[in-house]
Amino acid sequence: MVQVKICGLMNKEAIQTAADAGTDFIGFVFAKSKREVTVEQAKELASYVPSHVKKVGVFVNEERAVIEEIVQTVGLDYVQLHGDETPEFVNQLPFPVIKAFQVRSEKDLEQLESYHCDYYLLDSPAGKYRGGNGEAFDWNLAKTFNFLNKKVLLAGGLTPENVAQAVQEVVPAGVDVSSGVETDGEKDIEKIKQFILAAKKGEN
Ligand SMILES: O=C(O)c1ccccc1N[C@@H]1O[C@H](COP(=O)(O)O)[C@@H](O)[C@H]1O
Repeated sequence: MVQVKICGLMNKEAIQTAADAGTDFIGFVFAKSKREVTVEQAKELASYVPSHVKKVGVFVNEERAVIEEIVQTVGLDYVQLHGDETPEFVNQLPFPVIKAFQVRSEKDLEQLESYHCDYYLLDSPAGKYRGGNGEAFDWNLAKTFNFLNKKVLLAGGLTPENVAQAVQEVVPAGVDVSSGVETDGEKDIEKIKQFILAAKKGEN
């Protein structure tokens, strides 16, 4: 079954809703974003995450020492790197990694070969911030690329309405959402439930 990551969670209710609805990953953003949390906030939020749900920290071009400190302090299971991190940087990290790639053309997908990570996250090109902009990219690029044995997380502009189609067309290992489960800039409990249900069932 497709895995689901709900990103940019900032309160207990949204975390518990996502966990109860069956999310596999919960993301905390430690980068410039309207969803950015402090290490102290993330530490408290992490205490509401059940042990079977993986905690992911999202970073953009952060120093290794800072990432390591936050992984330890918050108890993160994965780091999601959403910036210009090089293969040399990523391949030497001592914990599970989700590397994000901005997809404009087939050429952008060729660089995946140089990275050794647990998940390869395909996202739309950056808008105001390096992620979480609610914009989709052309899924045909992901459909036609040969990912071999790579585990792909599809992201960018996913919503409760389009996630089932995305799962059917791209057949990713998982899907990741931030903006698409919000209303007026805040996480929406009903949208979180609908998104997880639609992704897991593969229908709207
Ligand atoms: O969610 C954020 O605010 C964020 C900020 C900086 C980098 C990544 C971020 N989130 C990731 O962005 C993509 C797409 O999000 P959206 O659904 O299109 O809003 C997703 O992988 C989030 O994990």
